[in-house]
Amino acid sequence: MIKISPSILSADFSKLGEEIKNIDQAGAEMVHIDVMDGHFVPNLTIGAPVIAALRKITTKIFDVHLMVENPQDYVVSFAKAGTDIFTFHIETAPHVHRIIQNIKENNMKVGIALNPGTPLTTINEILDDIDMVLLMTVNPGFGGQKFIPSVLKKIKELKEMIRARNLNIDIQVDGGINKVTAPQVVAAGANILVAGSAIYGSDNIAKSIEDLRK
Ligand SMILES: O=C(CO)[C@H](O)[C@H](O)COP(=O)(O)O
Repeated sequence: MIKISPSILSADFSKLGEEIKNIDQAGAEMVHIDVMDGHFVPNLTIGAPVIAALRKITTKIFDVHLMVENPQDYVVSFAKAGTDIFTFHIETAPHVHRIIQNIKENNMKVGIALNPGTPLTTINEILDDIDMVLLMTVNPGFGGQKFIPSVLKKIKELKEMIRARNLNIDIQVDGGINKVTAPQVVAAGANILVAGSAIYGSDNIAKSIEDLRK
């Protein structure tokens, strides 16, 4: 089954609570929360206090994507704030196995994100220990960018790695996902679609979510 995780990066931040209720009622399975530190990516967004406030609004899965240096420093505070899936970038984590253990000890699911230029070999040794791989289909930092088609081959290769090892791991994609690119990433093997502009830029949020799911 395809799951939709709307990225609130494209929501109207002046009414964030309302924007989250909208995607909740429209049938999204998750809420994708982009955390940026101005170092790993050239943009700043939100942190644990905002996530804790939003946690009161919905029971949907909080799918939190940390585009930050030193992600290990945020495990405990993000768990307390109500994070369900803690996704960090492999490019930021020399002690990746230690962070994975720490995330699990704090009762969150583990996601690992890869930039478009980062090869799958970087996660070969820890694939058995994680719940989700996030393949970025744009360079992280901003919403509204153009989908990078060369990632389709990487999605297929990851799907094959997972199948060959008989693992149960979600493949999430993020960046430039819309009605045109969604069928391509799903055909390649992705099962969780993150979308910001395609959902929040639409006049009919429920329809845009269903269009992506189809
Ligand atoms: O992680 C992100 C950017 O780093 C965003 O989630 C992503 O770009 C979604 O926005 P859009 O669907 O508009 O491309």
